[in-house]
Amino acid sequence: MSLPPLLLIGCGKMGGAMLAGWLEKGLAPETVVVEPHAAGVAAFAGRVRHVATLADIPADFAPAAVILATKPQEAPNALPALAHLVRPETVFLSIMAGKTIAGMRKLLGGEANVVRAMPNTPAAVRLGFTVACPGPGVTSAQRELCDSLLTAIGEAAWVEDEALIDPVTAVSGGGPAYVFLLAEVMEKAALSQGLPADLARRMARATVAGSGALLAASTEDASTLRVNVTSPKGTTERALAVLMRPENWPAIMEEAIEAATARSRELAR
Ligand SMILES: NC(=O)C1=CN([C@@H]2O[C@H](COP(=O)(O)OP(=O)(O)OC[C@H]3O[C@@H](n4cnc5c(N)ncnc54)[C@H](OP(=O)(O)O)[C@@H]3O)[C@@H](O)[C@H]2O)C=CC1
Ligand SMILES: O=C(O)[C@@H]1CCC=N1
Repeated sequence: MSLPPLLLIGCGKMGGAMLAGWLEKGLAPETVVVEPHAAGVAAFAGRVRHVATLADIPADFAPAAVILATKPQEAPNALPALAHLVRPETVFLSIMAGKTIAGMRKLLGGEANVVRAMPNTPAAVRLGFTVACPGPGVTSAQRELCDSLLTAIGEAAWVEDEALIDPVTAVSGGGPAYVFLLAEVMEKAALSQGLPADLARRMARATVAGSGALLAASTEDASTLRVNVTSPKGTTERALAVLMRPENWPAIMEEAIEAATARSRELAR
């Protein structure tokens, strides 16, 4: 597969992870990356064109897709500066949390074809999960192009109801952070039980990574994999009796996801 020239706005943690995946698939070298920090694009030197500001985008550049990967708070500054790129042949693929298709079309100044998507950082190892929603006017070819871009960094799913992107943001967008937090707190608990620091760190990392790999490789439900660890009257049963108390993990995860969904809705403004 080879990908057409793109315009990537923002090459930070998420933009950089996506760009690495696209380059692996064979990205047109005419691709332009707008990123104020040279360090963010250093790894891609010579493989894409780098400019520091939106004003430096070559005037005659007509990318097939513009990827909006700045922070949501930057949208009111950045999008109006991209209005000259709005044309039926160009699709705008946004990964900005909270920013709605209608809001982005307004900032872009009209009839922009916008896809709103929410990836996650496992994209850095091509194991991302993205959910995307097409806006008005997006053609099937543009949807296919966006799908190629998103499947280059992992799995992709599409929804027609844009409102679903807010809970998606809370679950799979931010989800890797919750899993990394699990590794952090397991490491801390291991230290509390007297395990040496280097062993505690290795155990926590390997246990989270190994469990993720097993989940990915297995056709079993997560609950079955959990039960497989839980010997009757054994040690795991004791731990899960604490974690699975309704007011513990089940309630805490509900509350956390609800808070993140609400924040995604707030960011629309
Ligand atoms: N990180 C994640 O896990 C995920 C993030 N997202 C979304 O992706 C977007 C980017 O997040 P993330 O990569 O974490 O953020 P980063 O801050 O790492 O990356 C954004 C980059 O864009 C730069 N930038 C700021 N203004 C402009 C501009 N006008 N033109 C071009 N570049 C600009 C930023 O510079 P400076 O720092 O100086 O502002 C920064 O280097 C956000 O909207 C976020 O909601 C979506 C899914 C997951
Ligand atoms: O925290 C955030 O707002 C972004 C969106 C999902 C992951 N990171």
